[in-house]
Parts: sequence; structure tokens; C-alpha cells
Amino acid sequence: MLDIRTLIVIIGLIAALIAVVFTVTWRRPEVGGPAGHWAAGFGLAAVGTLGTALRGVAPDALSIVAAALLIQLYILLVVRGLCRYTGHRFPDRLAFSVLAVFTLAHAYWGLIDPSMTARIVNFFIVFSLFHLAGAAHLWWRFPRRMRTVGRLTAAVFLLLAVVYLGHAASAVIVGVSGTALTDPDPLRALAVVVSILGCIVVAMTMLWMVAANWYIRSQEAVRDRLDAERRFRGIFEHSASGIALADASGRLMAVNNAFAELVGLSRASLAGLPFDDLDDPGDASGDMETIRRILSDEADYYRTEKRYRRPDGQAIWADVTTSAVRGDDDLPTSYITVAVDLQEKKAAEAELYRRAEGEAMVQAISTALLAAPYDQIDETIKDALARIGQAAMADRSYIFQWVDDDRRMSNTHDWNAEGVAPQIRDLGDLPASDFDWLRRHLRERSVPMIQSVAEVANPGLWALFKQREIRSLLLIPMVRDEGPIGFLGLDVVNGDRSWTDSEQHLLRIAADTLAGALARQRLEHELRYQAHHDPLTGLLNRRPFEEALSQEIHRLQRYGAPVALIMFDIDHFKAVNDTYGHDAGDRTLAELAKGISDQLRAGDLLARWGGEEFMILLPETDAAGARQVADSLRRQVAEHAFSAVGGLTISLGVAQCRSHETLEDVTQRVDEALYAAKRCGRDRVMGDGEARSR
Ligand SMILES: Nc1nc2c(ncn2[C@@H]2O[C@H](COP(=O)(O)OP(=O)(O)OP(=O)(O)O)[C@@H](O)[C@H]2O)c(=O)[nH]1
Repeated sequence: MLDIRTLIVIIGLIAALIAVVFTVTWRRPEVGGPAGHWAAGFGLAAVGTLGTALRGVAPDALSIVAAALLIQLYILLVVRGLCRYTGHRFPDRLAFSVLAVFTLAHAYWGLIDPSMTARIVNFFIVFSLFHLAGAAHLWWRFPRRMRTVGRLTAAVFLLLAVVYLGHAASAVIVGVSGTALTDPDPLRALAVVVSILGCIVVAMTMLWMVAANWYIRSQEAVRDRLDAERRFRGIFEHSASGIALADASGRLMAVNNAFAELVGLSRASLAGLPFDDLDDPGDASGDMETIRRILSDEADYYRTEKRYRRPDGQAIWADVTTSAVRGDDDLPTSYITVAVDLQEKKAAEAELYRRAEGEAMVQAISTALLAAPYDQIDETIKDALARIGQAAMADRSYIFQWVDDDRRMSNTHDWNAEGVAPQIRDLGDLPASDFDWLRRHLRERSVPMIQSVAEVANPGLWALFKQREIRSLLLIPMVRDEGPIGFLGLDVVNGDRSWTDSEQHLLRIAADTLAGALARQRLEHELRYQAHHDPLTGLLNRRPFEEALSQEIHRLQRYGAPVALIMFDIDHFKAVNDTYGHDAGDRTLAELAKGISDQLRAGDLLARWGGEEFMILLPETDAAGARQVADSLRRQVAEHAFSAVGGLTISLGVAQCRSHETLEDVTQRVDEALYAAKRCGRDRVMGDGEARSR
């Protein structure tokens, strides 16, 4: 059997051990300050209990006083820690003043009035009052949100106060009934009571701490959830990204403003809408299958780039991340989609792509135009216009050039998208004065871009564009060193369109390339003209005439089509020169060429053969027909009064080509006929047969 004092010592030691273990191990950082207070409280409780136990070992009034003091201090600190933790102000000065008074009272009764009854009564009453005050405080003054804990603790305090009062009452009764208080048994009984009470307090406090800890945790969980919800709501409402919550069936439950803005619908109209109704019909994204996998916990999230379709038909690119929203059992119940608007990125990508395509287009057309032979320049320009029109997303691309010494404007080349009516036939010859407004632009090398014809203020222009069903247009000057030669035009008839600076830059390069090709064409045309024409009379010269004659001989040989030649020259032209001067002779030659040329049919070809000799090619004509023509010409010349020299005559030789002969053969025969006409007296026509017979 254990001695009762040994038992008390053991209980006290266990309590002290619990306190030390608690002090060392219980360091939850989130509890912080209160843990320290509680640990200190436990330490004091242990010491108090030990003190009480020692009192049992060595009965002494001082040890009871010390124990009482320590236990009260412990309770005070526990309540104070709790108050600090809950943010409630603890009346430090008042509490410690009361404690000091009670301690002095203990000291007085313990030391000065050693009456045990007085000490015991005093001890229990003070203890009881202290707990009553604590209970009242916890009951009424505890923070509202922890009221349950406060009132639970108050109830414990109240219970303890009642117990202490009971003890005080029993001590009085024992004292009154004359029990010898010096009897070791009542003292031992008292020591046991005190130590047991100490242990009860420790145990209750531990219980209370566990309950408080649980309560705090649950409060923290609620608070965390509320915080998380508040944070989520803040992110949801103010996020620049679109956020949409949808239930397991794919119907939208909530969307934020950014999402509503992204898809072009109001938040109210989006609620309850099937999420996939917003998808662009052109995208078979297979979202629902992936979402099914997320909802059945087979995938965490998925991210993709997809298009939503706005009510106005515009497709909007978005970077979309979809993940599951989990319920209390941690299983996916719905899903959340975060959509980041990619329009700018996609537009930049498209712009880069278009620029690269535009550069490739410009490169290709400049190579093709540079390499194009003279007779294919027009075709190559048309191909280039097709490429330019398609790259610039226009419905029509065309070239206008100033012609006739800038007096007229002509639409010389065009390309029209499928289904777009060509305009070139009506625009081949326009007065340049209609384009004065344009000339101003071109002179300044500015690009007149009309994004929407509806904005055009000039009524004449507006009517012109309207008549041609033009909605937007861009005109780019084509300028050479010598000045503007025309412009490259782009029309849009199926909607409004604007061209970015970089597009305009590329189109300017394309227009310069086209201008270069046109200039080369003009130059070559000029050189060819000069090479093929006689500058004095403007007639073809000998070489191209021979080419034409060869072709006719070929036709004759192949199809038997008759062809005849007339060769003529002015009679005594030397005398004309000598009499009137060389210049007058020149003017006379030009006048004769014009007069003869006016008399000929459209298919006939007049050329200056050399000196004052001319040759006429008469396709589909036999010798008799040629002779008739020659006679008529001779007569008209003879009757004509030349401005510089007056009357003149010409001699003419006629020959019909034979199918087996060469160009040299036939020209020689016609030359012989002319020679015969000269020999026979001039101012006459001679056939080659006649020439030989003479
Ligand atoms: N003004 C001028 N005279 C030219 C031109 N080409 C040739 N002639 C002249 O034409 C004359 C031709 O003289 P001829 O060959 O003797 O012939 P013709 O005087 O006309 O005598 P027939 O032909 O025999 O009637 C020469 O005096 C040339 O100088 C030209 O381009 N301009």
C-alpha cells in the first residue's frame, strides 16, 4: 500500500512532468502567445500541486499560501493568454491588483492568524470568488465569435467555484463542530483535496485546451474557406482573363466580366447556356471529351488554343485552360475554364504571316517582271495584279496610266476576283481632268486610301465609287524619275477594308516594280518603233516589211492565199530636191506617204523601201487587183498638189507573188516592173510580165 503522502508526491510529479512535456513540445506556431501562457500556467499548476503535496509532507501554513498563490496566478495567466489570443483586452492591472490583495490576505491569515479554519475558509472563498469572477468574465465579455468556448470555460469555472465554496462550507462546519484542526488527518485530507483539485484543474485545462484547439482549428478552417472564397471572388471578378464555371453537364454557372466581354455576351445571358454553344462551328475541338476525362478524374487539366464565336460572327482566339473543381469529398463536381484573349497575338502572327507572304509575293512578281520578254510584259503584269490583289485581300486590282501626254487616263491592266465585274472596258479612255484630285495625291506621293466609301465627302467621287460598287479602295502612285506615270488601284466590293502601314509599304514596292516594268515596256516599244519605222514618214521600214512579206509568202505557199506587191517612186525627185531644196523634198515625201496610206485598205501595208522608193503589200490580192490599186494611186498623186512643190507624178511596178518563189525573187520582179515603168516614160503602172516583154 502506498503511503498517502508518497501518492501525493507522485501525483504532483506527474502533473509537473505533463506541464514540462507540454511546455517543450506544444509549439504550434499559429497559437503562438497563448501556448506560452498555457505552458507557463501548467508549470505553475504543477508547482502549486507539488507545493500542496509538500504541505502534506511537511504541514506548513506557508506552503498552503504559496500553493494558493501559484494556482491563482496560473488561472490568471490562462485566462489572460486566451484573451490575448482572441483579441480581447485583458484587465491586467485589475487582475494582478486583486491577486496581490488576495495574496496579502493569504499571507495575513496564513502567517498572522494561523487558525487553520480561517486559512482554509479564506483559501476556498478566495479561490471560489476568483473563479466566479473568471466565469462571469468569460460568460459576458468573451468575443462573440468564440462565445461557445468562452461559455464552456465559464461553466467549468463556475463548477469549480461551487466546489470551492462547498469545501469552504465544509471546513467551517468541521471547524465549528470542534474538530481538532491540528489533527494530522484533516490536514492530510486537506492536502489530498488540494492536490486532487490541482489535478482536476490541470485535467480540465487540458480538456479545455483540446476543445479550444479543435474549436480554433474548425474556426480557422471556416476562416480559411471564407478567405479562399474571398480571394477567389476577387480574382474571379477582377481578373483580366475570362473565367467561366460550368457544371458537370457543361452548362455555364457563372462567368466573370472579362469572359462575357471576350465572347461578346452579357453575364446574364450566359448563365445556364451550354458551354459548347460558344465554340466556333469551324473548330472540331473535342472539348467535351477532354472535360469528361477531367470530371471522371482521368486528367488534371487541359490547355489549348481555340476559337469562340461572337454573336456578330467574329471568331475570337483564346488560350483556354480547363480544370476540375472538387467537392468536399475531393471528387470533381464541376469545372472551371480560364480563357486568355489571344486576338492580339493571333493578329500579330497573322500580320507577320501576311508580311512574309507579301514579301514573297513582291519578290516573285519583281523576278517575273524583270525576266518577262517584251511581248509577254502585259501578261506578266496581269499575273502580278492577280497575286497583288489576292495578297492584299482585294476584289479587284488594276493599273491606270496617263496617256496622250497626260491628257487622258486609261485603265490598261486589271485583275478581278471571281464573281467581280471587270471595269476595264469602260475606263480605257477618260479625261485626265476627272483625276485632278488624284494627281495632287500622286504628286505628293501620298497613298489615297478610302477605307469606307461611305466616308467620302466629294459627291462626284462618291457617285463614281457607288456606281462601281466600290466599298473601300487604295490607290498607290506609280512614279518614275520623270514623275507619276499612273497608279496601282485596289478595290474591295464585298465589305470595308483597311490596309496597314506595312501592307501599304509592300504595295508601294509592288507598284514601283510594276512602274518599272511599264517603263521598260514603253522604252522597248519606243526602240522597236524606231527600229521598224522610218522617222520621216512614220511608215514601216524595209526590215519589218520583209518580215510581213515572208509571212504572206508562207500563207500563200500553205493556203494559196494570193498576195501582190506594188513598188513606186517619185519621178524626177532629184530635180524636186534641186529646185525646192532638201527640206521641201522631205515634206513632200511625208505628204506622199500620208496620202498613199490614207488610200489603202486596213490590211494593206505601206513601207518606205529606201530613198524615195516605197513598197505596198496587198494581202488577198492578185495581179489584176494590185494593178487597179496602183492605177488609182497614180491618178490621185498626179492630181494632187503638194504643199511644198506643187504637182508630181509617180511610177509604179506591180507583181503577184508566185507560190514557189522567194522574197528576193518577188521583190526583184516588182523592182523590174518599176524600172520598166520608168523606162517607158514614168507616171505609169507596169506589171512584171509587161516589164519582161519589153
Ligand atoms: N529630200 C529627200 N530626197 C531624197 C531622199 N531620199 C532620196 N532622195 C533623193 O531622191 C533622188 C533620187 O534621184 P534619182 O535616183 O536620180 O531618181 P529621180 O531623180 O527621181 O529620177 P527617176 O527616178 O529616174 O525619175 C536623189 O536626189 C536623192 O537625193 C530623202 O529622204 N529626202
